Amino acid sequence: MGGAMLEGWIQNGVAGPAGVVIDPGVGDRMAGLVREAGLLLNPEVGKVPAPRVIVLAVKPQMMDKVLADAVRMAGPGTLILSVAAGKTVAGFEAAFGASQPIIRAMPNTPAAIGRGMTVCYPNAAVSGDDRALATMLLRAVGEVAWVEDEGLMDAVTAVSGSGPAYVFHLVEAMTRGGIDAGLPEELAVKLARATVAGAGELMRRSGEDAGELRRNVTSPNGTTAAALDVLMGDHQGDPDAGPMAKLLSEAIAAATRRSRELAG
Ligand SMILES: NC(=O)C1=CN([C@@H]2O[C@H](COP(=O)(O)OP(=O)(O)OC[C@H]3O[C@@H](n4cnc5c(N)ncnc54)[C@H](OP(=O)(O)O)[C@@H]3O)[C@@H](O)[C@H]2O)C=CC1
Ligand SMILES: O=C(O)[C@@H]1CCC=N1
Repeated sequence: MGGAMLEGWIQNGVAGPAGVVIDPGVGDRMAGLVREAGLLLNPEVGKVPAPRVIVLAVKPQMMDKVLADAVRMAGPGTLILSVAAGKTVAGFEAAFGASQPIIRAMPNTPAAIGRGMTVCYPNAAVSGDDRALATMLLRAVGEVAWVEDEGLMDAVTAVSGSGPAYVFHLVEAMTRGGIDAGLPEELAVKLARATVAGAGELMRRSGEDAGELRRNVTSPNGTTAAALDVLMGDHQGDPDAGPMAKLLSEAIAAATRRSRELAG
């Protein structure tokens, strides 16, 4: 995820020569992008002057290992911006102290192309300037929303953080369905990808309600209605109640529970 955001920042010129990237296992492609943008890659932690912001983007299970270095690197005014699923502000305050400005954020991978969705929760030490800085960084890679209740972050993670995976799985499932209905695999993949991408773009550009867009496709007693009878059961008038909605609700509940567990 850190790589996706960094790519977005490099493309937008937000990450400049004052930036430092720490990733001991950095791949060749990312190392090339980082060097091209003039950022410093893997310097000795003790030699880095206290930065204005530290973005923590390691796996939740790795967080405790990197926190000692981050604490050493941070100055009193350094904003800590974590994107780790589950990791709570209280956990970061235990490491940095409660006077450190800390934002728990949840982005998603479309940030790599400037189309991310990030939700932020600030601790009490976050100033207006810190908020503006975080908003600037995250707006450079997509949309930003703020919540004042940290309890919402687990469900946020389950909907928009993990959400791109559900959409990619929809492509996989539609591909399988196309193959089962007799399409050659290559054509099934092409149709599923183009349909999901095109439908998403139509929804974004039109700004119309998803239900209205669905109804626009559904001719009375036609092919879409036959498919929606399977996905929505008898609930075409109640999109919350059909089999697909129930399955996704269960999936999102599972992801929400896992986010809570990852707090550690
Ligand atoms: N993937 C997603 O869609 C999203 C992920 N997140 C959060 O982002 C975080 C990263 O997840 P994800 O991107 O999936 O995982 P990745 O494993 O892809 O990214 C973690 C990165 O941290 C690097 N790393 C490992 N050890 C260190 C270290 N000691 N110092 C610095 N960097 C290190 C890893 O390198 P190496 O690969 O060599 O180990 C890797 O590049 C998680 O906390 C996750 O919850 C949040 C929103 C969405
Ligand atoms: O799967 C995960 O745990 C991370 C958080 C949200 C998306 N990926």
